[in-house]
Amino acid sequence: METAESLLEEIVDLKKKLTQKEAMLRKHLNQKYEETESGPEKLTNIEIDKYSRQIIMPEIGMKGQQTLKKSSVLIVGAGGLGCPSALYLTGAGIGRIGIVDYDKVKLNNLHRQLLHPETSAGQPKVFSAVESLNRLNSFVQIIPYDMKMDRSNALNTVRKYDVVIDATDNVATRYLLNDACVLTSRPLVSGSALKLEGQLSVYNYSNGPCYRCLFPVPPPPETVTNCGDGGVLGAVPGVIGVLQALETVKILLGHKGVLSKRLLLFDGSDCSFRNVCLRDRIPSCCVCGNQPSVTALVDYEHFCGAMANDKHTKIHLLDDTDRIQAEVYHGLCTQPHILIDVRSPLEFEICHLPKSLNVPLKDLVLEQVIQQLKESIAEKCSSDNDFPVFVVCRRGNDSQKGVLALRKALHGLRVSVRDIIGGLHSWAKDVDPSFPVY
Ligand SMILES: Nc1ncnc2c1ncn2[C@@H]1O[C@H](COP(=O)(O)OP(=O)(O)OP(=O)(O)O)[C@@H](O)[C@H]1O
Repeated sequence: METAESLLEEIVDLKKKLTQKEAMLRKHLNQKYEETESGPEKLTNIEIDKYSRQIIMPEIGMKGQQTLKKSSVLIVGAGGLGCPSALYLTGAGIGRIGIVDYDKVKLNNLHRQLLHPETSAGQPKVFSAVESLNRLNSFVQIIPYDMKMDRSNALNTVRKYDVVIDATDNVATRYLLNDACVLTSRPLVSGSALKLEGQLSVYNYSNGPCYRCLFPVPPPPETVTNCGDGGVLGAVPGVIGVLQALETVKILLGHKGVLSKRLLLFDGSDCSFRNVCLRDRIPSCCVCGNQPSVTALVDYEHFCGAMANDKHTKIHLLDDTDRIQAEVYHGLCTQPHILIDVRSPLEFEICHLPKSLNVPLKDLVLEQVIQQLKESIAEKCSSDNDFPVFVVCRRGNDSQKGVLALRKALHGLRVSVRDIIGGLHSWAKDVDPSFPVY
């Protein structure tokens, strides 16, 4: 009888053989391609067959397909928007596609970042993307850039491509890519998606505005939300990412009707699309205007105050003495205390620590809530010592804000308010590995 181990070995062996066959097929295709190739944009018979359903469209034709083959696109971000963009641009036969990302594939990316299979979890996103895209179309050259796009590398990278797609999730990179595109005269196809809504526009194209013409000043950090905090339904960035690919193809082919000077708003809740007219390029714009003051890339994280908003960045509002490690809380949690979880009720429903009270951060200013808390403290407090109140959140940022709000609200009471460093993530890492992480 076959054991599970021998079956597994067989699967590994089959996989190896498949990979070898795939490599042989790829070589064969490329040989054919080289044999029939006589100019950089000349299409082989295989390519003609492959792209025939778009070649027969009058809007594309042989000439258009050859133009796509000669073209290059840089996709910054291999996440929710970058994956669908890359899929359709690779399918369309763009000659060269660069993909920039510095992150690794996480399990909670997989519901929407469909270039990455489960087996890629933990791998750099760009390599996982290249592997999937190579499988899709061996005629397209996919170039990975496993790096964070910043002021030191943006200009040199952007210069190598005809069009840039912003598929990232933070304001600092939006300004960086905008300025890099203006300084190198590249169109920027910019998208965003959150929850059930998405947006799309093309900047710096055909005398249209750049991102800075519309948003000269970055939004306050606390008003910006990303998918990790606000959530997103996978198909929504799918819609926007595919439209980014469509706009890119239209730009490369010089079509009319490119989404410049307009902003597309998509609302997945009622499946509505709205086009909003945007202002023209502003002659006084500091980067694309007639007398620009920004002539080189700057420090965008500083400019946007974005560090505090970056989901990977830990904020430091409290001294370490005002905070405790998850393990220390574990040792203390059998003693009388109150633990306040300041996340939203929806997040609280995903997971929470035993006996924690859910009071969302924004509610810590409500008189009724504070009154109830004071009553609970009075009920539980039986000694003269300061009564311990602990605050927890997902990663240990909001809990610090919670501590500050509570100290103000409970001023005059004998309480000691501290938070758990690293929040529930640290609890899962240091105390209970079976605790869910999201
Ligand atoms: N400056 C940058 N350089 C390179 N890649 C970037 C940069 N800024 C953001 N990205 C990448 O853009 C992608 C955006 O993807 P997405 O909006 O789906 O979010 P995510 O970070 O993958 O997931 P989540 O927000 O749910 O944790 C991410 O893979 C991120 O690493």
